[in-house]
Amino acid sequence: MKLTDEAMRNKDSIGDQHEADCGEAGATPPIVVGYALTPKKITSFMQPKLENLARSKGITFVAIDQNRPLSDQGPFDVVMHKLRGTEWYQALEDFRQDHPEVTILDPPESIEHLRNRESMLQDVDDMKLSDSCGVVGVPRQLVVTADDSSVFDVVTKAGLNLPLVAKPLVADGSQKFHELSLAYDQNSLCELEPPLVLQEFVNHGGILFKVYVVGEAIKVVRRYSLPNVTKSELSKISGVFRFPRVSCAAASAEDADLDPEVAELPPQPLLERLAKELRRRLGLQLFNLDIIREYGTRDRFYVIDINYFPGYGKMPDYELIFTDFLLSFRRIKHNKFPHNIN
Ligand SMILES: O=P(O)(O)O[C@@H]1[C@@H](OP(=O)(O)O)[C@H](OP(=O)(O)O)[C@H](O)[C@H](OP(=O)(O)O)[C@H]1OP(=O)(O)O
Ligand SMILES: Nc1ncnc2c1ncn2[C@@H]1O[C@H](COP(=O)(O)OP(=O)(O)O)[C@@H](O)[C@H]1O
Ligand SMILES: [Mg+2]
Ligand SMILES: [Mg+2]
Repeated sequence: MKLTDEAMRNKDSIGDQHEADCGEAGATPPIVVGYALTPKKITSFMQPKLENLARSKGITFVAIDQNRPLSDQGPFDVVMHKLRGTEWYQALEDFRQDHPEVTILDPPESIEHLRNRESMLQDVDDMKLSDSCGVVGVPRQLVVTADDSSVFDVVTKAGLNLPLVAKPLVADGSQKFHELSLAYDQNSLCELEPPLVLQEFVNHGGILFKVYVVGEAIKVVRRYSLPNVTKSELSKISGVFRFPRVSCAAASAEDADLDPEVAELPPQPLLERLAKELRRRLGLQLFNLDIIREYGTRDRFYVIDINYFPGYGKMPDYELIFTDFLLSFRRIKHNKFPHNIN
């Protein structure tokens, strides 16, 4: 590894700080995590409870300055990021080539895969996960582009059942990506602005499970979601209705008095298999899944959304889970001969 003079000076000062914090020179080598996040993400993620616990465990967080070469900063053991753009991705790629020993969470091309609501769910669909604990799939959906002359025809041909959730196809970093609509009849579909995904609405009793993945760890919380649409409502209502962000953090349903059949969490072994396989297929360590259970069933689940580096600050015990996760990179780094215990 090549270290510039500036990075060498940083390395010494981080080591000194860790010795001062831990009181034992060289007892546990510090681990330095560079982060490149939006101001909003820094506020929600870099909470004092995370920084304090991290410090006590020998983890130092360093804010990355996007305007300076990455190799002049750090040196880092891990780089965590949720920023987009050609320049940033190029800077990361150059850094990765110069410093293959640094873990980058996560590779840009894998993150980009989640920007598109079609490719986002492809791996879940391909997986065809089904075992004694349950079945996991994705709702039937199709992509409508500006080239499609008639949305009506496309939907009719595909035989999708109403109502349909209309979702903007590609994330552009704006709030528009989260402006979703519910379409009750086919004739109104022309009011929608492509490109978008039209996805069958699945009744799920108004509760959604947010499954946070941090490496091998998973954590599930309940959030409120859209209520069931009955057959009689469907026959009476027509039109396309925009709906607000129904399942945001403020919509926590953790303490609510819910129908136990709706509230029961998906089986842990099923979630573990799903998360493990998705980590492998997506090539990602940091994401969450929005999962719903089909109303009236015990074991039919649908993944409707996958988010890269979501709002972890709202995940219970996130500081413990994250520090353990980051420490696992230290173990890998310093345990060069894991099988040679003698
Ligand atoms: O705004 P936050 O902190 O609630 O986090 C958003 C997430 O909310 P959640 O953690 O699920 O409640 C949010 O999740 P949902 O899409 O609402 O399921 C996204 O992950 C969002 O990122 P992006 O705008 O899609 O890049 C996340 O936004 P960023 O903070 O990454 O911009
Ligand atoms: N296929 C679906 N069936 C039922 N409800 C859905 C479906 N898709 C989305 N929803 C509802 O819409 C909300 C937002 O959809 P989602 O795909 O998670 O978009 P976002 O990326 O904006 O969070 C979900 O939290 C859920 O309440
Ligand atoms: Mg979502
Ligand atoms: Mg999302």
